[in-house]
Amino acid sequence: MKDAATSTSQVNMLQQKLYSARQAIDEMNEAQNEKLQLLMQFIGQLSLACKGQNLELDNKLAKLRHKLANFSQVEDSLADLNEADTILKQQYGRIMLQLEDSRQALNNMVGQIQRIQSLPSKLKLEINYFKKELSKPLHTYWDYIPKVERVVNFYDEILKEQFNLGEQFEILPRHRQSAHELAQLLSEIEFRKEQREQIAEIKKSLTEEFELNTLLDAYQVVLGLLLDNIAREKTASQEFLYVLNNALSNVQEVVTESYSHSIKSFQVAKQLNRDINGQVDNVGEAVIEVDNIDELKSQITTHLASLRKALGRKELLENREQAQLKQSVEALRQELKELGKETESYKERLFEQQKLNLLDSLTQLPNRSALEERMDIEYRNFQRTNQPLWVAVADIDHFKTINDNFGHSTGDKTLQVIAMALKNSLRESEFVARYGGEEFVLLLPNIAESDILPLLNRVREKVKSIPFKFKNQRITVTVSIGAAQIIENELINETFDRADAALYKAKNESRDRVIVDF
Ligand SMILES: Nc1nc2c(ncn2[C@@H]2O[C@H](COP(=O)(O)OP(=O)(O)OP(=O)(O)O)[C@@H](O)[C@H]2O)c(=O)[nH]1
Repeated sequence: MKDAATSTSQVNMLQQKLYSARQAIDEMNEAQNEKLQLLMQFIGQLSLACKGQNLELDNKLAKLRHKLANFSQVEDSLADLNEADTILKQQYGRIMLQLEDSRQALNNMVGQIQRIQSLPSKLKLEINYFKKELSKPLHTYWDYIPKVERVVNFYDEILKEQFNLGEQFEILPRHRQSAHELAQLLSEIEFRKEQREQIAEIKKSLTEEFELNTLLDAYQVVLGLLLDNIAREKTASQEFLYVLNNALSNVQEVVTESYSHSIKSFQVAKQLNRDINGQVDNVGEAVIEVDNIDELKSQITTHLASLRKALGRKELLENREQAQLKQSVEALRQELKELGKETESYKERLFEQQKLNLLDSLTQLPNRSALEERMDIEYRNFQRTNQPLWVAVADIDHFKTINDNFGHSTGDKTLQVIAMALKNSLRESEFVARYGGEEFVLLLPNIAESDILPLLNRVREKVKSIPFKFKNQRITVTVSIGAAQIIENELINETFDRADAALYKAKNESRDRVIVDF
């Protein structure tokens, strides 16, 4: 009796221990699952953040996510995680190289801007400061884009500045007054017969709308004609010399006016103004001090000759300035045009890249990103029309042995041939993508429940009938397929998971078969 009581208590104790051990195992499993879930979430977010940057990385992460769902512990995924880590590091290195190239290109552009001579000093300072900043390495594209914007702004400011410079040669009320006075003077002076037609033309040009150049030219021509007259001793009167003195003051005023605005040739213009002022003063003094008319004539002739020379130099300078202005505006336009062209080709490359980003480079089938886009479209269609929509996942059986026995490149060719066979066995409205590795996903809209199994079996048979011959050996390659139809209130990813689970069953049962999750 006592023995029986002892045994019962021992059994109770053992039961207690067993219960505690089970609880501990459950807790451990739960903790393990939480870790896996966390890792899956993390890989999911990482795939989204990196999507489209590197095809190999996209595929690796997709595969990893898929595999994690089937792993029972985190440790199983370590090898794949290491591979993804290596690709991520390589991608980082590539981005850094690209950024360094872009930084150098910006640096060159800034160097070109700095060579433009007429930069206002404020802009020069800003550009110097910017160039210093640009000497530091860039870490992300977000560092790069504002810098490009800044360079474009510099070009913009320079263009504005150049146009403003052009506007400084505007006709002011003062110039109109001078033109009026000169026209008046011309009426008072008696010119030689053969000069009169030219004088009439000048007078006419001074009463119409004119440019500053017209006024300066008029002064120059009139001075030339007068000088000629003095040389011929025809109109050498005291009165005439006073008039001439007035005319020269006007020239002085206009020349000073037009040059005080020019930033580029400020120094040269100052010197020129000094020359011209000096000449005018000399003529004034000559008129007042010299009594002997012959000596006066000869002095005026000399002074006017040097004045003419100064005016000639002024004209040369002006032409050179305008040519330089035109040249730098032209250079800037060219730069902007190049920038425009560059942007256009960048857009094209981006477009091509986007297209490439949606294609798997090995099989030329749509890749995982394209699949996600198409899944969204088909899902929306389904919500709108409620027409049947099937998701099927096909996986090549024992593909690893093909790689192991015949080499990786044979494996690649096999993938290409099977990809083509899958594509060719579908209709236009149906879709197949390479999901990653040796796995393909099919989206099949508008297929009745009774038709899906025969359809997928035809696909399976089609692959099986491909006459592969490796190293003179006839090989049959098969696929296993799992499929599911989207049901009401289900997300398409959930349908995908059911199809994937059906594939898992097909693999476990015998491979080379189709299982539909009805
Ligand atoms: N040649 C080649 N092999 C690849 C590519 N992507 C993945 N693989 C290989 O595909 C093989 C997949 O192996 P597993 O996932 O073990 O599957 P399996 O050998 O097909 O076996 P089951 O699916 O279980 O029938 C691995 O050996 C990968 O290296 C690829 O682009 N080219």
